[in-house]
Amino acid sequence: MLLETEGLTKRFGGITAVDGVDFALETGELCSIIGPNGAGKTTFFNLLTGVLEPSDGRIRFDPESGGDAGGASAGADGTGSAIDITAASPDETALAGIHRSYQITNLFPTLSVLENVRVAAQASRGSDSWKLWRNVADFEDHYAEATRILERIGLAGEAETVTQNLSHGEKRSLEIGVALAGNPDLLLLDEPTAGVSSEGVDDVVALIEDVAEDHSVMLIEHNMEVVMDISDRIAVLHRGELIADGPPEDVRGDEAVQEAYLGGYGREGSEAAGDGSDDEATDGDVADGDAAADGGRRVRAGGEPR
Ligand SMILES: Nc1ncnc2c1ncn2[C@@H]1O[C@H](COP(=O)(O)OP(=O)(O)OP(=O)(O)O)[C@@H](O)[C@H]1O
Repeated sequence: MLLETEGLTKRFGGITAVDGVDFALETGELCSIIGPNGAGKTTFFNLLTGVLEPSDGRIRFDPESGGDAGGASAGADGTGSAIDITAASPDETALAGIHRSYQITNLFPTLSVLENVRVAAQASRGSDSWKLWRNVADFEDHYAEATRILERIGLAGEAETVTQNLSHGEKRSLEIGVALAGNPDLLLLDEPTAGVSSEGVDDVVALIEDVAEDHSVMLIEHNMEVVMDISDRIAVLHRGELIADGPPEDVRGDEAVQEAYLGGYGREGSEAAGDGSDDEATDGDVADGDAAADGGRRVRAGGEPR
C-alpha cells in the first residue's frame, strides 16, 4: 500500500472537517475524491501534505511499496518500509514523495514558464535547495529536467513566456509540471480543471491521464464526466466522512452518494445533474447548492464559477 490513513480526523473548533477517515491507496492508482462543498476534500489533502496536523488518527506512506497497482507489498500496514507521516511538515511530506498542485494558482507570475519548473526542480533537491548563489552552471540538470517536463506537459513552446501571460488552462498544466518537478511518487491534484475552458479541459485531462501512467494520483474534481472517465477508484466525502469508496460504476449507482452529491447524475436516462431542482450544471459538473450554468462557462458543482 502506498498510502494509508486510519481514523484520520481534523476538527476546527466545533466543526469536524475530516471525520475518522480510513483510506488506502495502492501504488499506481488514480483515485478521485469527490463530495459537496465543505465535505472536507481540501482539508483531507492538507492533512496528507502536512499543511494541517490531524486532531486524531494516523497517516502512513510507503514510497517503497513499488510494484504495479494491486501488487502485494508490505508497507503502509505498519510493516516493511512504511513511514509514519502523521505529524510531518509540508517539506517533509514533499521529501517523502507527496507533491501537490493547488486549487488556487501557485505559480510565480513574473517568472518564465521554464523558470517556474526549474525553481521547483531545484527546491525539491535536498542539499542544493535554494542555494541561489551557486553558479548557474551547477544547475544544468535542473534546466534539463525542467525542459523535459515542459515537453511532457505540452508547454515546451512557451518556455520563455512570462507565466502570467499563459491561458488559464496552460497555467493549470504548468502547476502539474511544477508538482512533477519534485519527482513525486504520489501527486495530489486539487481541482485541476476548475475555471478552464471546455477546450482546455481536454488538454488538462489528457495530461492527467499521461501523468497517471507513471505516478499514483489523487484528484479532487467536481466535473463528473472527467471523474467517471479517468478514475480507477472514487472516494466520496460527505460532512467529513467517507461514505463510499469504489470503482466509478459502483459509486455512481450508490444511493447515499446520489443523495449527498450526484443528484441524479449518471442515473439511467439522466446525463445532467439537478434532479428536478432549479440548479443546472454544464459539461458534466454536478449541481449542488447554488451551482448554475453561467453563459456556457464551466461551473463547479456547488460553488462559484472560477
Ligand atoms: N482553516 C479552517 N478553519 C476553520 N474551518 C475550516 C478551515 N478549513 C476548512 N474549514 C471548514 O472545514 C469544512 C471542510 O472544508 P474543506 O475546504 O475541506 O471542504 P471541501 O470539500 O474542500 O470544499 P470545496 O469543494 O468547497 O473546496 C468546511 O466546513 C470548512 O468551512
